Amino acid sequence: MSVISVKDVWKEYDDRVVLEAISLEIEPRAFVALVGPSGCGKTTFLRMLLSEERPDRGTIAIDGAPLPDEPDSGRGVVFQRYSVFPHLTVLGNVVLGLELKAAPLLGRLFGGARRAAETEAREVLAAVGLGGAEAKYPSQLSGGMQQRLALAQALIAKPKVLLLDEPFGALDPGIRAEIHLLMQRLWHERPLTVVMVTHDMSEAFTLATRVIAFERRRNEPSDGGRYGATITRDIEVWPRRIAGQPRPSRTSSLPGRDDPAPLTGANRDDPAIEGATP
Ligand SMILES: Nc1ncnc2c1ncn2[C@@H]1O[C@H](COP(=O)(O)OP(=O)(O)OP(=O)(O)O)[C@@H](O)[C@H]1O
Repeated sequence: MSVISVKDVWKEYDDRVVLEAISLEIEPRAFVALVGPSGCGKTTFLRMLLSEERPDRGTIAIDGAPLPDEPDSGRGVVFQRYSVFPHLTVLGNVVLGLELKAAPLLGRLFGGARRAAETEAREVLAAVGLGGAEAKYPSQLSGGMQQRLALAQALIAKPKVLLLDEPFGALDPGIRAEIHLLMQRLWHERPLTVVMVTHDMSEAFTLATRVIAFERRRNEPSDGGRYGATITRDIEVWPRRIAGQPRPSRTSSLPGRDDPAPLTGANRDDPAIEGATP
């Protein structure tokens, strides 16, 4: 059964169709990259998966059940910036996630429960490469370290689905490559299904099992916002990546460098994704 099942979803803002007829099944442990031109509705789609927005039409289900009305711990999220709390230490930022889950009203844990939360938080911080930085404040961290902290914040709640909105978009290329390796490891080691929005085709094909392109089929000023973006390509990355089975690292799996990606579903009749071939 799909973890995420999207059926004929439409979204409008101010009588302008942003997304139309989006249907998508995401299998357990997939790593899906969403790509497409700026403003085509990728973040809006991700926010619907998070329950921060609702579709105007259509349905979204998680594990066969309708999406909860509010964001919950089953779905973690990392944005490009500003998701960490500047007044809390690194450890405090991660423990807070457990505190809010266990004590939503007070947002505080005490005694043994607090110590257990700190132990768990230290483990997650070590897993994202922030062991030793627990007492620092976010302003003392580099951009890459802040995004590692944002990942730790999301992972501490043990989400089944991890939603990433351009999480590495603001990082320098070297730091980005390092965090890509971390992201691959986290995906292999933890029971995560990942949906990541990115502008970067190379990032999409480096990390994902499947690359999905959103695009408006028509985009004329005279259309008056009657046409939204929809899924125009759905590419299974080849050679296939399987969660839990890392293969020897390679620099990239861009089509053209490896065997061509087999076409599936929506893209069967479409030409290859523009810009995907180096
Ligand atoms: N809350 C909102 N109210 C009104 N319009 C919105 C709202 N959120 C998004 N939009 C509009 O919906 C369209 C899609 O925005 P969205 O941020 O989802 O696109 P995107 O593909 O993620 O863009 P980018 O790649 O530039 O981040 C844009 O025209 C945006 O202005």
